[in-house]
Amino acid sequence: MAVYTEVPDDELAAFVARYGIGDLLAVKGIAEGVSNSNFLLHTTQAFFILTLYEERVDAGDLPFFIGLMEHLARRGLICPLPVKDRDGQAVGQLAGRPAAIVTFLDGISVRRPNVTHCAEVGRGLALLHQAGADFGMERVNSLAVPGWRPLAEQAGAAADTVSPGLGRRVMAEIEAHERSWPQDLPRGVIHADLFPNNVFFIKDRLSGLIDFYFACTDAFAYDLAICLNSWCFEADASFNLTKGQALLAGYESVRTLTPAEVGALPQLCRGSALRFLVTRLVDWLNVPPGALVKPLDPLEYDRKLAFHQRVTDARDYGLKR
Ligand SMILES: Nc1ncnc2c1ncn2[C@@H]1O[C@H](COP(=O)(O)OP(=O)(O)OP(=O)(O)O)[C@@H](O)[C@H]1O
Ligand SMILES: N[C@@H](CCO)C(=O)O
Repeated sequence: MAVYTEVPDDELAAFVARYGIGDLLAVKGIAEGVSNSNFLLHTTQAFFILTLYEERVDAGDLPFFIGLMEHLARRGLICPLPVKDRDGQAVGQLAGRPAAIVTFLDGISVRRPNVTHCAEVGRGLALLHQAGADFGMERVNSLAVPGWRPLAEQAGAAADTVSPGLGRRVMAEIEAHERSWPQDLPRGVIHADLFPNNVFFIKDRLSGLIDFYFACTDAFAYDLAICLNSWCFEADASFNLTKGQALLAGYESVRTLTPAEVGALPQLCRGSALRFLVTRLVDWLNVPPGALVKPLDPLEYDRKLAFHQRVTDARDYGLKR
């Protein structure tokens, strides 16, 4: 589920009335997602998404996220556009939480991406990197290398209840990256969570990107590594080279990787697998009692990490040079 906060009907009606988006006809809680509470609003004008930002999202970051979606939409990227209320504000308060209404995007996300989807998302990611180039704001990536050790420490000895030796494996990996993480790669706005559930398609063509709530300023190639992890592995944890080739070629059809980025790709893939391993591990070990949310499997990323540890060359991901 992802409806953590229930909204009383009268509060919702008063909130929606501030936005001049017509009268509310229907509202439905959205089950997908794990971070925020999302509702589908149907008004006399159109469909919209109402998001109540839960504890995970720092309210201080909302101007970055909202400003970024507005900027990317202005640059022609298809992403949710925040709606302004009658005072010109995109973020208000509802049921005690910061809340915003954004436009509804057509399309559906795919559970099992095919090669065409991978090519499309590679291209879409590069377009996002280009479109973000002149966005004036910056946000530090709180889940970059310095953020991994505190998460691993939070998991502590309990990591080994998930898989024997996991705590030691994670710590060794963190130490390796702390010593040698590549610096000075081309950077800018990255999505940082462009998993298949955050990309919409209509008939195999990418139709929109959502969920910008991990977006930050970091290396472009790190974002690409996140996509290789989340789009190009099969259910049995084998890497699908054809999908990797398609994703990388799709990316490079818009933006060519520099030699430094190509050289760093294996380590960036390892690091991004570790990032999702540690965040999933902490969530797995801390499911709030009675919560209806199903934690994501940390070991999926332990298996992906094991693959990356054997890789030495970006060609192993399908790069053709
Ligand atoms: N602008 C939009 N247009 C159409 N559907 C949307 C839109 N935004 C969100 N959704 C729907 O709501 C679901 C949850 O949204 P989202 O992924 O942003 O939630 P979240 O809790 O922040 O997710 P995550 O688990 O990835 O952190 C999506 O899977 C999608 O079905
Ligand atoms: N994409 C993340 C969830 C948070 O968006 C994961 O799969 O671990």
